[in-house]
Amino acid sequence: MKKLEAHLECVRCHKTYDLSKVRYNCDCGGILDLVRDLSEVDGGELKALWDSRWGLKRGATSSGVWRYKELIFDLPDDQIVTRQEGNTRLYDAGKAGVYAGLRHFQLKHEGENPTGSFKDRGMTCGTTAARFYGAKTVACASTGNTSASMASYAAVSGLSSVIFIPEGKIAYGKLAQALAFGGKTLQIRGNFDDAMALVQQVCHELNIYLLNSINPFRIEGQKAIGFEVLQQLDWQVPDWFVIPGGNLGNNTALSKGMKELYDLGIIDKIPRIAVIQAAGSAPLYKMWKNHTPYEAVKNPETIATAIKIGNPVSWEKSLRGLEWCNGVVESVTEQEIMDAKAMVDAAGIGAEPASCCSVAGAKKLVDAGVIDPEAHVVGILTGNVLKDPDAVIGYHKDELFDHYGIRGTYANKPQVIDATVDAVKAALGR
Ligand SMILES: Cc1ncc(COP(=O)(O)O)c(C=O)c1O
Ligand SMILES: N[C@@H](CCOP(=O)(O)O)C(=O)O
Repeated sequence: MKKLEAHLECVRCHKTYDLSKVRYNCDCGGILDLVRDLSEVDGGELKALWDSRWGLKRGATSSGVWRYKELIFDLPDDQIVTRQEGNTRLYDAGKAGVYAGLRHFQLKHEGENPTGSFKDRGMTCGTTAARFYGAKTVACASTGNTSASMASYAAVSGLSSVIFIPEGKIAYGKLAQALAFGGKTLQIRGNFDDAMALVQQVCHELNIYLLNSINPFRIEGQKAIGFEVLQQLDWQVPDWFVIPGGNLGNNTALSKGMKELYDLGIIDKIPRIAVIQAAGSAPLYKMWKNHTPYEAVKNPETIATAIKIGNPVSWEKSLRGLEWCNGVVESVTEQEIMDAKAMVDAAGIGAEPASCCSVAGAKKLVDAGVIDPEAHVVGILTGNVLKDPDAVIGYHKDELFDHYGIRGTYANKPQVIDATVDAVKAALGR
C-alpha cells in the first residue's frame, strides 16, 4: 500500500501546514486536523490489509490502534511507542440494555486499555509523535485519565512528563497512577480549564510537547475506537454511537474516523453519534440545544470528575463532527449518571462515572423518542470501574446526597455483622 502523506489543516480557515514543525494551532487561532488525500486510495485494499492483521500476536500492528496505521500515523514499526493498546471487548449490555430500553445495545469497554481508559489510544500516537519531533519532555492538563496514560507512555518511551491537575479534584485511582508512573505532578489551585490554559502557555514557553487532545495526533489515535468496533462487527455499521463528552476530543475522533471510512467506501453510511455531557458541565449541550454561540461554563460541576470541564478545547471540531453524522447532544443529571453506572456495574461490566453517561444518555434519548428501541446502539465506556472507588462506595453506602444530591437508588449496601453463623443466616434471610 502506498504511504498516505498527511498535513495539518485548520478547522476554521483551512490553512494548511506541513508536519515539519510542531503545531497545535493555526495562525488564526483555530485548531488543527491531520488530513490526508483519500481520493486515490482503494478502501477495499485497506480493509483487507487491516483484516489480515486481526489477531496478530506480536509487533506494532497487533495493537488495536496501529492495526489501522495507514489512517493513524504511517511510520515504520520500530518508531512506534506502543503498549499493545486497544483490542478492547465489545459487550452485550445485559441489564444496562434493559435499563436503557434498547434491544440491541453493546458497550465498547475502553477501560480495558493498559492504563484503564481510552486515552491510551490517543497517547500511543501522541508519544510516538513526541519522539518523531525529538521531544524530551511531554506535558498535559488532566482530570486524571490523560495524566495516568501520559505518565505511563512517557515512562515506556524514556520521556519525562509534567502533569497539571486541579488540586483535590481528580479521582484517587488516577492520581495514584500518575505518581506511580513517575509523572512530575503539579496540583493547580484552580479547575481543569485553568490547568489547560496554563499548560498551553508553559509548553509554548518551555518548548515542551503538549499531549492533550488539542494535539492532532491524539485525535488520530482515538479514531481507532470506531475502526475497531466496526471491525468487530464485520464492518456492519451500527445506527448510533453514544459517547460521553468532556474536552470533546473523543467524539471528534469518532466522527472524523467514520467520515474517513465513508469517504473511502469502506462503510456505506455514517452512524449517528450522540454526545452526552454532565448537566453541570455542558457547554456543548447548551450551545446545541439553544442554538446559541459557544460560551464556556465558568464553574463546571459533576461527580463524574473526568468530564468536569467547562471550556473544552475541541468544541469546534465536535460541532463539525455532529454535522457529518447528523448527531445530537444530550445532558444527564448526577442521579442519572450514577443510576446508569449502578446498572453497568451490576451487569458485571463496570465503568467509572463519566463512562456511564453513555448509558444514561442512551436511556434519555430512547425515552425522548430520538433513539428507536430497536436501533443497534454502541455505547462507549471510557474508563475502568476501579478508577474512582470513592464514587462507587459513596453510592452504595448512600452517602452522596449531601454533596451531590445523589441517592443510592440501586445501592448494594455493605453490612457489618458478628462473626457467627447465626448472624450470617440472618443477613442472608435464611
Ligand atoms: C473517563 C472519561 N470519559 C470521558 C471523557 C471525555 O472525553 P473527551 O474529553 O474526549 O470528551 C474523559 C476525559 O475527558 C474521561 O476521562
Ligand atoms: N478527561 C481528560 C481531560 C483532558 O482531556 P484530553 O483528551 O484533552 O487530554 C483527562 O483525563 O484528563
